[in-house]
Amino acid sequence: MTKCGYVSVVGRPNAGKSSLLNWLVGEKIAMVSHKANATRKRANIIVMHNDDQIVFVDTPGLHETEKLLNQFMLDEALKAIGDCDLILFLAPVTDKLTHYENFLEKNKKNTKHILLLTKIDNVTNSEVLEKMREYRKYSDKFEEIIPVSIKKQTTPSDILKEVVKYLPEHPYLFDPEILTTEHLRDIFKEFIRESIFENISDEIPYETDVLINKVEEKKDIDVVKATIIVQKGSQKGMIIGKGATAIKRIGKDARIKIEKLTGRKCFLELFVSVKKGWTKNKQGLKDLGYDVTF
Ligand SMILES: Nc1nc2c(ncn2[C@@H]2O[C@H](COP(=O)(O)OP(=O)(O)OP(=O)(O)O)[C@@H](O)[C@H]2O)c(=O)[nH]1
Repeated sequence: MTKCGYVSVVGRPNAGKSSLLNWLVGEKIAMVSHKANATRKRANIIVMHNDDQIVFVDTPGLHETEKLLNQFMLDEALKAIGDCDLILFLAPVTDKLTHYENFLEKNKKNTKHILLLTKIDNVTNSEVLEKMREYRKYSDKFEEIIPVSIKKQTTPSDILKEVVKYLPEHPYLFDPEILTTEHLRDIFKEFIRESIFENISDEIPYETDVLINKVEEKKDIDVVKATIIVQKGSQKGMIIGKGATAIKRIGKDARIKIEKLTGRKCFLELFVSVKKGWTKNKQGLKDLGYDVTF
């Protein structure tokens, strides 16, 4: 009998969740960004390990803040914790134990979890060992503690083989040929958001979102039209840039990512639109496709 189950990847913003998922999948699907809160919506990412199937649920960083959007993120993360078979809790090796302790408090259903000490390439081996010693006082809480680096020392199968140990025997939940259940549109949207994060500094990227207006598959090219939504007129100017240089760069970077994924040529047309206060407004979130249930 095969093993198959849901695994949530949780941790504070910037803990390395998206990077880990990309590394485990071996293809660029989840979004990676250098800035916090880049991962907003839940995405299922399916990874086969030998004959077993792991369905990873990408969750936003576990943290509290006042903005409605951030409240939404937290709810999503907690929802994911509720329904899964296993949690991978990512704790950057240089972090204090407080994030993990908060997580233990929130994990009311006591879902089994593996503690991954991430980014161990940033510190010495003895620092890793010291941190593992600190976590030992919670050894009755976690199934395992595994030091990990996506840059060196560990390989994806080191992690995957531990993960499947804790999954139930179950037929596949997804056709193994499909890499992600997210629609292509959602992936395009994430690519554009990622390019905004990569090209625009300051706080602006946090206050923007992307709406895919149209995806048209023509004979030898995909035509994608999308709108970047900002909160203020001044932000619109920043996104467009002097002589439209910024928006051109964003468009080019996103187009390259899309073409790499689909293996087809893409014509990407970007628009910018101002929508005041969308992060604070439930209808605004719904209009952008967030499934707001609270
Ligand atoms: N040195 C090192 N850096 C890493 C490692 N894993 C991730 N990073 C870096 O950590 C930063 C944050 O990684 P992300 O994967 O975006 O983090 P995240 O937890 O998904 O962040 P949010 O989406 O904001 O919740 C990026 O700059 C990564 O390159 C690692 O193993 N070693």
